[in-house]
Amino acid sequence: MTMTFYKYQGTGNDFVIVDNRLQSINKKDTKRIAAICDRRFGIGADGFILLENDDNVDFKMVYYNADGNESTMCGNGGRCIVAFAKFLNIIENDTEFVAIDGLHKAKIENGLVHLQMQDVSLIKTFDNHLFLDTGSPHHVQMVSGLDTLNVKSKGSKIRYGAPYKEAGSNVNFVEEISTDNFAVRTYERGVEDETLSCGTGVTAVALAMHKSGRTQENDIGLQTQGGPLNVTFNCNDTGYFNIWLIGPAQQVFKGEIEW
Ligand SMILES: N[C@H](CCC[C@H](N)C(=O)O)C(=O)O
Repeated sequence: MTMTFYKYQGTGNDFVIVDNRLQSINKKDTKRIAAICDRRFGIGADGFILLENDDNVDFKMVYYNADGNESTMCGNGGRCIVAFAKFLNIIENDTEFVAIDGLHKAKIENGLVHLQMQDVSLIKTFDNHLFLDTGSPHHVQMVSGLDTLNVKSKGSKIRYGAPYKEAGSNVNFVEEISTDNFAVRTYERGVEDETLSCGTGVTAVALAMHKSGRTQENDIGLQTQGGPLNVTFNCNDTGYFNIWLIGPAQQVFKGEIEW
């Protein structure tokens, strides 16, 4: 079967996206999904995303990591699927869709995609890191010398080590630029490498910086290898809410491949 796909990237986090409203894709074929994401033998991507119909909202997002396994929420992928839904004329500039972690509002404004993330009530603080789930699990750790850090080596040790082990966590290394601006490099679970940015990751970093008192701001700039992202939020004594991940999402090319 010939499958039409669209290659998208959001600040360098890249995805193969397929319109699966006719349910033509065999979602159990994880080997095939991994092969499509392979950077040498396939199209190459950090993740594989299906857009599907939903009875209650504009569409459903199904996300797979590059290892072929269905995974938890992808923030950059969420921004890209909103751009894809507009390209398909499923939506105008405002939408509500469903993903594995629930409902998400989104809007396209001034060429940027604004994606609302789930509320976060629990942020665990440890001696040298914080842990929180922003739709995907994230370990957040301050470092110095971020530019020269071996993210893959250091990140995989944390991702596979205790307490995360096989289930794992994504790992974000952070350096403060100013009180409302942070540089972030992320090791992504399921890609098992550094990605150029991670949407749920920079969201976790913004909230962790506020929780740990490194910022009092609620509109945070995150500088990633793939470009700038913004996270805005409100908070009260029950936690963080009205959380928005804001950044660009581009279609790079369209193609066909035998599925
Ligand atoms: N690798 C992540 C999912 C994708 C997250 C990332 N691509 C994002 O933009 O949030 C995990 O398995 O938890």
